[in-house]
Amino acid sequence: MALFVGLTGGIASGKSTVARLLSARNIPVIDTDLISRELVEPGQPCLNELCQHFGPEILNEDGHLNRKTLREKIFTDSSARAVLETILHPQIRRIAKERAEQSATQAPYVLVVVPLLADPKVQPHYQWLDYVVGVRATPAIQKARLLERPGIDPPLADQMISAQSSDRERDAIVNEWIVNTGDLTTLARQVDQCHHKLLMLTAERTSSE
Ligand SMILES: CC(C)(COP(=O)(O)OP(=O)(O)OC[C@H]1O[C@@H](n2cnc3c(N)ncnc32)[C@H](O)[C@@H]1O)[C@@H](O)C(=O)NCCC(=O)NCCS
Ligand SMILES: Nc1ncnc2c1ncn2[C@@H]1O[C@H](COP(=O)(O)OP(=O)(O)OP(=O)(O)O)[C@@H](O)[C@H]1O
Repeated sequence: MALFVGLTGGIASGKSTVARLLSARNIPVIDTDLISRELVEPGQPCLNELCQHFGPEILNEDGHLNRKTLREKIFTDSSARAVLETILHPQIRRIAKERAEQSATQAPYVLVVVPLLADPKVQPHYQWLDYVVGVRATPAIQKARLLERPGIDPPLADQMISAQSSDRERDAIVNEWIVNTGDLTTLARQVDQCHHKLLMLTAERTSSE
């Protein structure tokens, strides 16, 4: 049986980059942020529910979610964030588990990207993960990366970083850290080391079964 490996870390720490590097090594990647995007496609029940709570101003004229408008609402108001999470998170975790189980027959391990895993409301739902890898940068690097994205100014970037758990809080659930404060070559080297360790853990698990 494949291992289920969680990948977590702060906003713009480098989770998607790590996931891409592992995907290139044929590791199946289930990304809860991508699932959340599927759930808010036009016509999806979650998008209707979000509209009922936040009003039609969260939609563009073509009926797609206006991510910038919703982003500003949820990162400046923790009660709005709680409403969003109540609507999306049960569906996200159901689909993530289903897809992880489907992929488990085809690979030594399955990577499940869960940005908010260290949140005490989120963690209990992911007890099925066998191992957790964290990616971390520094808040200054995260902020610089966020400011490169359209529609994010310095106060919003600070609010996005502080809306999440800190790396100190993540320490309690992370088995192994990837420190993404260098260049992409340094990151790729660490990801390779981590990949080999995960292959060894899978082999140990298989031989004890
Ligand atoms: C509010 C939304 C529409 C803003 O869209 P945007 O394009 O700016 O963000 P994107 O989806 O690319 O997410 C980027 C990052 O934001 C952070 N983030 C997302 N949701 C949250 C949240 N509820 N609380 C804190 N941080 C969050 C995560 O670090 C995530 O990796 C979007 O973030 C969203 O749908 N969030 C809810 C889904 C969610 O909770 N994802 C995390 C699953 S563990
Ligand atoms: N070591 C690095 N050197 C230079 N740029 C990097 C490095 N790591 C990541 N980046 C860049 O920083 C940005 C954020 O990285 P990435 O999208 O992987 O983070 P993330 O944690 O998935 O973000 P989010 O929380 O928003 O989903 C991207 O533009 C990525 O190309």
